[in-house]
Amino acid sequence: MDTKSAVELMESSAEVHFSGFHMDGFEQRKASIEQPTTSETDMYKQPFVIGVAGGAASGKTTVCDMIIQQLHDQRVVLVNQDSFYNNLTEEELTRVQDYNFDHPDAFDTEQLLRVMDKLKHGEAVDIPKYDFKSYKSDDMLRRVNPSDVIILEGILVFHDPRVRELMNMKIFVDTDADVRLARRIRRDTTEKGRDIGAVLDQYSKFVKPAFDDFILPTKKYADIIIPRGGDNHVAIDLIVQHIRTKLGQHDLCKIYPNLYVIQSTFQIRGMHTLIRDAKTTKHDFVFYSDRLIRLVVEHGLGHLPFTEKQVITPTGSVYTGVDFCKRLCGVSVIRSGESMENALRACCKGIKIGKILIHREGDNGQQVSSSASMVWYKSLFHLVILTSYALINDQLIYEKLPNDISDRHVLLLDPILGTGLSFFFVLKLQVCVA
Ligand SMILES: Nc1ncnc2c1ncn2[C@@H]1O[C@H](COP(=O)(O)OP(=O)(O)O)[C@@H](O)[C@H]1O
Ligand SMILES: Nc1ccn([C@@H]2O[C@H](COP(=O)(O)O)[C@@H](O)[C@H]2O)c(=O)n1
Ligand SMILES: [Mg+2]
Repeated sequence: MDTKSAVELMESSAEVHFSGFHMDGFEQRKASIEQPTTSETDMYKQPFVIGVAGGAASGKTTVCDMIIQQLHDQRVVLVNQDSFYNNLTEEELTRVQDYNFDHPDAFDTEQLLRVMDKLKHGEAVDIPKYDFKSYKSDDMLRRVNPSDVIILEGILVFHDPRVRELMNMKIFVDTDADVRLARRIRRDTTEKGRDIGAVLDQYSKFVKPAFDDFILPTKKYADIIIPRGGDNHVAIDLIVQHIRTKLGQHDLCKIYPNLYVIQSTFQIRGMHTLIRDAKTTKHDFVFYSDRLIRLVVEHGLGHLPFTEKQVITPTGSVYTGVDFCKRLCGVSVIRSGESMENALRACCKGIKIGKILIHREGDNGQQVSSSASMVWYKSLFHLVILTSYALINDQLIYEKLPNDISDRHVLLLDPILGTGLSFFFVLKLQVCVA
C-alpha cells in the first residue's frame, strides 16, 4: 500500500477521529489480560445496512436501483422483502383474492433474519426468488454474496424491531397515495397480467388498510424520509454522499485493522462546532480542545495492555481488577503535539514526555481532515515495516527522548492531522533509529 492511497482515504473520511493507530506487525496487548476492546473496528468491519420502507409502488425499488447505480464502484447488494413471502397453501391458492399480502404475517421474517445474519457475518446466502404470478417462490435461488453495503427493501422492513436493529440507516419513501395507486394499477395489469377490477379490490380490501395500520406507523423509525421517491434526485445524492463517508471510515478500518475510530457523539460534534467556529473565543477554544484531546488520550490509553491485579477493599473483600501499564512515555511533535501534553499528564501521573521537531517539506500546503489524533505504538524497534510510508523529504531538527524509550509504550502526540505527512515522517525516523 502506498502513502498516497492512505492520504486519499483520509481525505474521504472527514469528521473521523483517529486514535490508536498502530501499524502492521506490531506486537499488541501482550499482557496476560487483554483490555476488553469495544473496537469500533469490529463495528465497521460489518456491512453497512440500509433499510428502505414505504407503501407498495411508492418507488422503493426505483430508489434502491438509483442508489446502487451511484455506488457502482462499491460492493452493494439488494435484498427484497418480497423474496420472503410465505408460499400459499393449495387452499389459499384457490381463494387468493382473500389473501392479505400486505400483512406482516405474509412474510417469513425468521428466514429473513437468518439471511441477514449470515450476510452481516460475511457469508454468501441463497435467497428465494418470488414469483408474483404463481404466488410461489421459484425453484431457482438467487446467490447473494457478502458486500460492504446491504440494502434491505420492502413495505414492512421497519415493522419487526429485530429487523430494524440490523439497519445502520433507515429510509422511508413517501409518495402520495393516488400516485401509488396509479402506479400499482399500471404495474399489476401490465407486468403481473392482473385484471384492473381485482387490483382495485385488493387495494381497498388489503393494501390501503395495511398501509394505514402497519406501514405508515413505521415512518417514525426512518432517519430519512424521501418525498416523491425516485424523482427526488437531491435526496438520493445526499444519501449516496453519506454512505460514501461511512464507507470511507469502513475502508480505513479494513486497511488498518488496528486503527480505532472514536465514534462521533453530539458532545464530540458540539466541541468540534465550537472549535471550528471563527467566533469562538481563545479561552473557549482552549477549553474545548483540551476536553476533546482528553477524550482521545483516554481512548488511546484504553487500548494499552493491562495485567491482572487483586486488591483488598476497605471492607476486607478481594477485588480482582487490573493494573495500569506502567512503561509508558509520550513523544510530542513540536509544536502542535505539545497541546496534547496536559491531557496526557492529567491521565498518566508523572509520565515522561519526549519531543521531536520536524522540518516538513513537500506537502504543498495540502489539507486533509483536521481531527484530533493520537497514535500509540509499543516501541521504536517495531517500526521497520514502515519504510514504505516514507515518501517525503523531511528533516529531524531536534529530538529529546527518554533514554529507555525502547522499553516503553510510546504515545505519539500529534493533534492536527493536516496532510498526515509529519506522522509518516515520524515513522520514517523510527526506521533510522532502529
Ligand atoms: N418517479 C417515478 N416516475 C414514474 N414511475 C415510477 C417512478 N418511480 C417508480 N415508478 C414506477 O412505479 C412502479 C412502482 O415502482 P417501484 O420502484 O417498483 O416501487 P416499490 O418498490 O415501492 O413497489 C414501477 O412500475 C416503476 O417503474
Ligand atoms: N403475490 C403477491 C405478493 C405481493 N403482492 C403485493 O406486492 C406489494 C409489495 O411489493 P412492492 O414491490 O410494491 O413493495 C404488496 O402491496 C402486495 O399486495 C401481490 O400483489 N401479490
Ligand atoms: Mg419493489
